Amino acid sequence: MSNTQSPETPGTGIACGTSQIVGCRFSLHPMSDSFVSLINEAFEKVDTSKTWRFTDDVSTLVRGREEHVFDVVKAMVLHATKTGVHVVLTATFSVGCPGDSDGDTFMAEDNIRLNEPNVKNLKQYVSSQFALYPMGDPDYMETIMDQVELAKNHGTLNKSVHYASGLHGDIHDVFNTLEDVFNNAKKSNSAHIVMTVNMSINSPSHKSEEN
Ligand SMILES: Cc1ncc(C[n+]2csc(CCO)c2C)c(N)n1
Repeated sequence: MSNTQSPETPGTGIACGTSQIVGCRFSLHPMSDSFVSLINEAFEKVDTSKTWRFTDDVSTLVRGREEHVFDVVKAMVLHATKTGVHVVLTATFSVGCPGDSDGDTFMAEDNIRLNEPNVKNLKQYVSSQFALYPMGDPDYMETIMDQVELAKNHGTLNKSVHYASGLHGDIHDVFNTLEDVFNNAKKSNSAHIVMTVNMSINSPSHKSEEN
């Protein structure tokens, strides 16, 4: 069943925002004394104009069409990591959050990604773990396992660990996988999908896997 028209989160009586606006709250943690300039310079290079954005001392929230949210987060990671600095990304993606209507006007943007042309040729090995939380779906385990199977088909699935599944490889392949599993999970009975991602880039632990 598609959830796009659902008037409430099933069984809760809580009204849902009807828009399919996607949000991502993320933090970049560069393991360098220059972390302030690395984060600020990444923001200068990334075009966030097709998203609603707010940055504070802990994290940044971007909201808008799914493709622009993923485009901004991937570009931020690539600009911060092309320096070779070890960077960790923590991110929570959400769609269908009840009452989530701030920034709805950004849903009228077209689907042309603003940052992809600037980052598509940048190569970067990443190792990550993601977890899906299909809220309010009694069959949530099935929904999760379907997405793990999808990740396997992308060729990016690494080992499964408690509470998460590992994805690794080229950053573009890993972000394509994350976007695909997030979109596919929306087709489940859950009206509100949450996905957490932890990503490690340029880690000294990766030396044997990057080539
Ligand atoms: C994506 C992202 N957004 C905000 C922060 C929080 N933060 C930590 S240092 C710094 C620059 C100086 O203000 C900022 C904004 C983060 N770590 N990553």
